[in-house]
Amino acid sequence: MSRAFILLLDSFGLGALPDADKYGDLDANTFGHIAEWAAKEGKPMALPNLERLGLGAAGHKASGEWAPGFSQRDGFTGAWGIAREQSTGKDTQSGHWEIAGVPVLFDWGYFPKTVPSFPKELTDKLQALTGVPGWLANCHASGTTVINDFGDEHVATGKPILYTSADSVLQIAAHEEHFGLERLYAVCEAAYELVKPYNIGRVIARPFTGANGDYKRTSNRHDYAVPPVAPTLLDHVKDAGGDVFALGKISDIYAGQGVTRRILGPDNMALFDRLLEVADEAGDKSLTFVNFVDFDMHFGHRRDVAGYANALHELDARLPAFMAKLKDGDLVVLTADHGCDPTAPGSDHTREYIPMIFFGPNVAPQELPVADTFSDIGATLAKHLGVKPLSNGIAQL
Ligand SMILES: O=P(O)(O)O[C@H]1O[C@H](CO)[C@@H](O)[C@H]1O
Ligand SMILES: [Mn+2]
Ligand SMILES: [Mn+2]
Repeated sequence: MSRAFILLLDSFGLGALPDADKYGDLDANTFGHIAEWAAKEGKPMALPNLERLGLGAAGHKASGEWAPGFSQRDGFTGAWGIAREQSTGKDTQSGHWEIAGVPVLFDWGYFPKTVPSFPKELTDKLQALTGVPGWLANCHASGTTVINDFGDEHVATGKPILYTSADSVLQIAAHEEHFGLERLYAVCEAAYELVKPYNIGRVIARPFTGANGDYKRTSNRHDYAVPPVAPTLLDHVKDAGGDVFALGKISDIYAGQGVTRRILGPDNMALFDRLLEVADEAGDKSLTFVNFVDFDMHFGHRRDVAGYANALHELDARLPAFMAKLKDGDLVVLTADHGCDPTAPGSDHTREYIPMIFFGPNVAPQELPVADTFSDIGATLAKHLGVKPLSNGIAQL
């Protein structure tokens, strides 16, 4: 019996990649800077389970620095390493697809950092198709800020809030009750068709509630993503008859391609609960892929260092419960999809190394060579499961 698990901590980078200067991210180090901040606050990070697997050593390998609070230098229990991104972007889709064997070697389209950010032709067409009275914002923005800046005007006029970021995205925010959730989804579906010529990765519906300048996003976010451009690890597992359990955002990121079970949860800890359930249920040749999005969505983009540190502590504390459920023949990898250093300027992702830490009952502890592509992760799991090898990446174990 062989099973595979991917635990992906969304945005948990370990330090700037050699080409990070091209992205304005020369000094980025999500993990290291959080640990430095915690030490300065007088409450050093303690992630004993992740540290034992080799997290501190992987951070050192990526950045040349030992993160404060991480004193273990040997005797690690995981096969630990780091991986470089081959894709040209630093977005979620590129990171996830590359892990699964499909690096994004073409350039996504991006909307410029101007006001308006979106081409008039596009917004005019979308307005005509959907009948909305016009648009608000139409710029680069942080999603939690933009709904408070424009929420009152949106409620008064019925104009949706349109914004983007350094990622290849078009995001539409609208009030769940005043504008209507289904209506927002319909506008996003129309937008998804219209952005195709612009090579945009995702349209995201961002519903919110609240009143009088005080608005909060709801969990009814919905992503309309371009499907992977070639078969991924998920497809190979499904084609071989294995189950592919997609927890959290995973199904959306691969546009449902190769997924046999889509399991959602409102936050990291709820997703961890689901992971424990799936660990009991998953059978031979299965892939269980979970994306812990709070790191990115609630803390990285929001530049909330304390929140990020706390979320890491919460996850670390629950790892033993997951490890207790592992069986002979299980292979787990702990990884990320890009960085989002909460101490960096702005609110965007950062171009960083990702952790590539394998563990499981049969994994021999060792230091792995730096992977030239995130695809080494998927290639290792494909070999472990005995499914069709990926067209990119080499097996590290
Ligand atoms: O600021 P919010 O709306 O959270 O947006 C973030 O979430 C988007 C998709 O993950 C990213 O492109 C980034 O802009
Ligand atoms: Mn991400
Ligand atoms: Mn993000």
